[in-house]
Amino acid sequence: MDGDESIEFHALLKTSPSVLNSNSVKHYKSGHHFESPGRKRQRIDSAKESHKSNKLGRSIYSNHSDNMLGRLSQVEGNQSLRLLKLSKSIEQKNDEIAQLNTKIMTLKTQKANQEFENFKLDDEYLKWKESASNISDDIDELKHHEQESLKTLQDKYELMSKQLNIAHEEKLQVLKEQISLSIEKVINENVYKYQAERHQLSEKCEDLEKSIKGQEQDLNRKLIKLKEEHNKKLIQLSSNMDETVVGLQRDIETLNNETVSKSDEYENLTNDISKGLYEVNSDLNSKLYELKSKFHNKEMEIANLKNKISSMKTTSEHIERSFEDKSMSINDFNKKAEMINVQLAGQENVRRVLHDKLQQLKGNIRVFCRIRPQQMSNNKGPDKENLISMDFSDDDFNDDASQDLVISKDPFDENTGNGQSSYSLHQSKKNNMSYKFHFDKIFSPDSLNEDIFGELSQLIQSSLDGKNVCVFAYGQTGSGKTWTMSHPDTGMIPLSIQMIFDNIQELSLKGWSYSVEGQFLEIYNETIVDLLSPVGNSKKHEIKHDDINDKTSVTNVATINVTCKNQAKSILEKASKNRSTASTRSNERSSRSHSIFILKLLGKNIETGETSEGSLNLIDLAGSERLNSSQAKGERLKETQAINKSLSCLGDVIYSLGQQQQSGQSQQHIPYRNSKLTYLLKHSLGGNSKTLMFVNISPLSKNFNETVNSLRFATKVNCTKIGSSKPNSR
Ligand SMILES: Nc1ncnc2c1ncn2[C@@H]1O[C@H](COP(=O)(O)OP(=O)(O)OP(=O)(O)O)[C@@H](O)[C@H]1O
Repeated sequence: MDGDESIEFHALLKTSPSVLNSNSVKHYKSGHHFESPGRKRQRIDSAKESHKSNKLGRSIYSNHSDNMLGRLSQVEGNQSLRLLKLSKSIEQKNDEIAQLNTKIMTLKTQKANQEFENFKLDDEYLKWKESASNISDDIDELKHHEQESLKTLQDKYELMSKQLNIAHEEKLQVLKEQISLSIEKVINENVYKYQAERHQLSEKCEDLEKSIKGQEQDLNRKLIKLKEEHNKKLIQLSSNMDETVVGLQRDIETLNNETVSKSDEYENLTNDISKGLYEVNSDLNSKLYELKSKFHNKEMEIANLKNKISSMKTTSEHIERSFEDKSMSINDFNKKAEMINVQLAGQENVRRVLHDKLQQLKGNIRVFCRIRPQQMSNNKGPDKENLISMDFSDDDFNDDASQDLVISKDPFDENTGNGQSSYSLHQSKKNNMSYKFHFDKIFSPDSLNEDIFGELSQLIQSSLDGKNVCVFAYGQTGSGKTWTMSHPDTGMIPLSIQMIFDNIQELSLKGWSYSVEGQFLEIYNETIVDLLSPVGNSKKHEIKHDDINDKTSVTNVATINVTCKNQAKSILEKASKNRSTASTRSNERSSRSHSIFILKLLGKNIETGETSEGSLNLIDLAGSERLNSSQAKGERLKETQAINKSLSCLGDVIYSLGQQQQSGQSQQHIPYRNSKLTYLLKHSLGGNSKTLMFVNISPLSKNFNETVNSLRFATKVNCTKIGSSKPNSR
């Protein structure tokens, strides 16, 4: 910056911030003062004019004036050239930003697709795994069942065949014995009978032979007698003899016939015995046949079972093969999943870098203005108080994406004091005093906490990526700071915790695991109070800094391990209970102290071994209204001084950090030690940090001056830009 320009720039700074209309603020931010060519021309013309008029009266200085003019036109030429160069480089930067945005969109889409693919793969992998485990269970069960049934069948078969063999042998033996006994018996009986009959018959035959012999002898004697009687009766006798012989022959025949019939009887008896034997035999044979057919059936059953077992074996082999195929494809899936996890980890790093670049483009310090709605009293509708006229629109963005807020008020309104301010810019037609400010975003009274969190959420992501993030709520008492930060359901604290746990779950798919530690502190009268320790804990709390690792700790402070998103409510309740029991003026106490909710986010990636340490500090500042110290006494005076000091120190620290960044002198002194608040936040503000300040303002005319003061403070912060932040990762 040339000497002349520097003088002009400081002159501009000395004028009030309200004079810093959008153009002037932009000049301030970029660290250079650019004058439009038209305005420059005008200035040179007026210089020339004054030069001319002087020339008339003071011709003695004419040569000197010519030199001046020459130098002026040279400066003008240089300035135009530099302007041209700068506008070109701005265009280039804009193009680069547009390209980066397109890349970000493409990467986001790729990331979403990749995440969807991962989800599908995971799902498939789980299904395969489940079916594989079901199949292996089935196989085990079938094998077990097969072995059991085989064993049972074999046992049964062996037992049955043994039993059958034994029974068969026994029956056969018994039958054989019975048959042989009965055969022997029958034979013996018949033989005995036959022998007896034969004996009788032979006795009869002998008797008959004897009688025949006797008769023959008688006959012979008779014959002799007859012969002796001779021939007289020979013919008669011979005929008688013939008759007797015939009769005798008949008797012999009869005897022979009897012998034949007895023989027949014997034969019949033998036949009967053989018949009985045959029947017993056939009976035994049919039983044997029956047993054989049963045995055959059992053999068939065993063959069927063997078939079943072999088909089961084939099925189990088939299942084993398909199981092997499936485990191979599961291995493939696992390998793919591993590759995808590695890719995801890479993409996550790219996303982190791009997210950080985007946040840097948006500015590492952002200031949002939130206008509180007009309060309702007893549900009767809005208070009928005078309202500040506030003029802004959602789509009224400046070149740097900021929004302008113009507030105005009738200067004769008795509540506003004299309505004068160094920010005064416009004198409106209605004779109203107007003040113009610009912020990164302005939230209307209709905005919900959820809308506001939409903007904050990007910084929550940064804290998970390893950045230090500070979110302040600044404003006068009753302007809506606590509503914004600590509303039990929709405040920034509960919504941040919810988002952190949602994101932790998503990041776990990319190998990241996190532990979340919470602390809740209060700074009252420059003294630290632990809002999560039981009441009555009188231990002193000291702030300790580890400047090598950029870490801060506070002694004797309770640290809660936050494990789920529902914990926010209980933490807030505990803090608010401790806060109210710590003071009899509980409502006032919350307005007169700063509350600081600190979350430390420690992440580790099991796939890549990376670690990250980020912190999120959500700070509800004490009411910023200016109390006249001379009017306050005692405790109230002490409180007022402490608040004024710490808030102005906060502004100074942020301002000095901005100056340090602009000058590039890292050794520049930053007055962290001037207040407990800034000393506590030493490592959470500055280069390695992202800061968001909500300036909460009241819409009521009676608060006009406080509103202007708050907006001035916020403007001072907004004019500070802290440079690139590197994540706390190793
Ligand atoms: N956006 C909003 N919507 C509805 N009511 C709100 C909103 N903001 C603030 N209020 C109401 O306004 C009142 C003051 O708000 P709040 O307590 O948050 O202010 P504060 O700035 O935190 O005050 P203090 O400095 O005393 O803590 C409360 O009754 C709150 O319910």
